[in-house]
Amino acid sequence: MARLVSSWYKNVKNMPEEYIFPPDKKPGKFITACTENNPVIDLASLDHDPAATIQQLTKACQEFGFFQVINHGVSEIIIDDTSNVYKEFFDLPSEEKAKYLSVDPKSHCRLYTSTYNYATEEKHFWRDNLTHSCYPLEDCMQFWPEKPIRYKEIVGAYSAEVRKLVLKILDLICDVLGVEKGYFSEELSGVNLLSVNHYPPCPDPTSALGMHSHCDPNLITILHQGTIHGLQVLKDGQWIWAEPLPHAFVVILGCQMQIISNDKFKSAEHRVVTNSEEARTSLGTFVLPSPECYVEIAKSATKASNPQRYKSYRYKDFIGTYGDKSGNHKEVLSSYYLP
Ligand SMILES: O=C(O)CCC(=O)C(=O)O
Ligand SMILES: [Fe+2]
Repeated sequence: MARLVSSWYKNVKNMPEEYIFPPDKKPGKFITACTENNPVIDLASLDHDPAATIQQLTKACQEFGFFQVINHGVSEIIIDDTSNVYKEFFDLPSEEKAKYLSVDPKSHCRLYTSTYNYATEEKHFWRDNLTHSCYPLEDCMQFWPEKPIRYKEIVGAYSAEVRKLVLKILDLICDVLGVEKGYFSEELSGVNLLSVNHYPPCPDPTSALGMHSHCDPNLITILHQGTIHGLQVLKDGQWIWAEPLPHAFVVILGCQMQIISNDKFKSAEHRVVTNSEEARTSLGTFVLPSPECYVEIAKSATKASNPQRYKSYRYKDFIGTYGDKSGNHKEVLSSYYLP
């Protein structure tokens, strides 16, 4: 099993060759990205100007494929406590973290470095990841790490609050899409995974990547990224920063949202760059359909001038295709296009 970057990075001064990406993939000077205004949705404004908020959200879903939310109702104390628990987790001695090492995507709690394909991939990503289910809590908490000792209490509280936010955001998207509220709240969002990425300081951020350019295969991702730059989104052919806003959540539309909306919305293509100063830890809640869930385009998203573009499928088949095509989202989406 490959060793976690968080366990050895302090002992290296120069970039190991296996982390140096070729010129066409490495961030190089684009490490600085562009500071284009990010769409920021103030959920408090829903009370006094819902129409304007829905309009902002519509533009964000159509043009950016992501947005940030503020005044979202998740307690800042719980967010800070959770971030601290994960800092402590990745600082635990290697022997403690070794208990959770696994590259089996079926394992209930898996800690790994780079990707599940570490053994066969040409280059590695400068990240460690811990993933486990976070909904329903009573079914999954037994599989969570035992250390730090506050883990279950804090991460449990965080997961419960984020699930409420997930449902709130999905219901707002229902308004944008013209479907009834609750459309996404059962099987289409039946699985929630907490996926925590930890990117230790990196000796050469221009050569390395925390994560390659990708679209999330799921429905939506609700990400807390803290205060350190790292996440970039491709907008009109340019990398822009998802600006770290204190205590905000970044909401990334996944491939399922693009398909269900019949391409009205776009799924944001994004990547993560590293920095040499500080470790960055992002808390991602991946919201995805249950494996057997049948995914189809919302009726409200089709009309005579814009007929149904994709075939319907079971989510588990989509994920199989995503894996077979190594996450190349353009190829994956086009394999579901109707002729
Ligand atoms: O760490 C981040 O900011 C984003 C991570 C991400 O894109 C992912 O886990 O799919
Ligand atoms: Fe992602």
